[in-house]
Amino acid sequence: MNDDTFLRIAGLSVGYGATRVLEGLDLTIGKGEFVALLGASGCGKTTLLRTIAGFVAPSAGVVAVEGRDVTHQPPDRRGMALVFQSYALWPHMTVARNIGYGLKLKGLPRASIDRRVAEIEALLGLEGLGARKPAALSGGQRQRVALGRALAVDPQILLLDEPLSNLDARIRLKVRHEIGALQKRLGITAIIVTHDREEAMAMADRVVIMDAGRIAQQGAPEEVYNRPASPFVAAFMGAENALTLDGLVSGGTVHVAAGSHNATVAVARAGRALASGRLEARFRSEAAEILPSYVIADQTTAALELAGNVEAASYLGGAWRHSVRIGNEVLFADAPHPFAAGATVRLRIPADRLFLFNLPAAAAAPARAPLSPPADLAPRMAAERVLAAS
Ligand SMILES: Nc1ncnc2c1ncn2[C@@H]1O[C@H](COP(=O)(O)OP(=O)(O)OP(=O)(O)O)[C@@H](O)[C@H]1O
Repeated sequence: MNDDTFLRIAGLSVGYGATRVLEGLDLTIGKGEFVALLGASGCGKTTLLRTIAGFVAPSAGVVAVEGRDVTHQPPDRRGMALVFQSYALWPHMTVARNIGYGLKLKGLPRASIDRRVAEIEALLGLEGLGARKPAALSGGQRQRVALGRALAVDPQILLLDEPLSNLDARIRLKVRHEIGALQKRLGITAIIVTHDREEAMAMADRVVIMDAGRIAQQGAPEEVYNRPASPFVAAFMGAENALTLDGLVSGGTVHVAAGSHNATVAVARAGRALASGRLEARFRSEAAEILPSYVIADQTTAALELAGNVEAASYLGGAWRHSVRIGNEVLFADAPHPFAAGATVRLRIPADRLFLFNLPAAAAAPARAPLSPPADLAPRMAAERVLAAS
């Protein structure tokens, strides 16, 4: 355990009956850190949060807070508070009684509860609403009451399970900034579960991307966004366009070979573990530029160029998104002006905005004529193929 570990999850395995959801998961969280668990529906993020909170018992592994093993402690002994997606407010209780509910359970005297409730109402901008019932509040206000009830008990760790998903888009943006600011102001350790990548990146110090019960990658928002470690993470972080290319790795450069629809280009390897052979290239729609086929592009920056035809365009607000057929693939690219359906175009993707990955061995079997590398690189490439296959 390193020194600044506050919450430690080690070797955590959780299942429901025969369904295995988490298998040997490890995660450490520092004091005051805000971590987002991000992943597609069913990947196990709620299960992880509920196991941390003590509502689900793991079949193996440890949950520890400040070195104290809480794995077998009931939820109310863990120093944590959970805010539910549904808010789970008591409909028959006023705002003030909802906020003070956890304190009452703890047996605090009435005067202390009233004082704390008033503090929380002021903290969350709920002054004047204490006598109302939840039904007489807006969605955003209800969400703040749920947050207030969690914070009232002064938890060491705040757990948030999709707390914004019942709010409409405009309120959602406002409340997510409020929660982010509040978390920083209070310095509380927090974990939020979300399937919304923008929400995760806007709120959290660290994003933990989950895939089928495993951690696919974790890091600062700009790290997982700009340096995805796998095709899955790249796609999840918005690089939905994928195509297969042949590449020759030479030192710090990946030489992408010319194909039936693309010209050759040199891409910086940028520390990625890549071997020569078939590559999956991924990029975001907004990374691509669309050029009419007759325009000569500025060649001062390296870019992958793909020849194709526009299939359709739709306005997203700010940009037009085009579907462009490149051979058998349809890729998406944005432009400030629409291109007509059928237009012959080139997509230009700057080399530094391409994410390259080696294809798994089975998928990497040559489907078309292999590359003809420069003579001096051929022996190295052959050696790498042997290594990759062994
Ligand atoms: N009580 C339960 N009994 C049986 N299976 C469950 C139970 N709760 C969750 N699961 C299953 O466990 C897996 C993980 O569910 P979990 O709710 O943790 O995923 P999630 O990533 O939070 O998904 P979502 O974003 O849809 O809430 C899913 O396949 C789900 O069907």
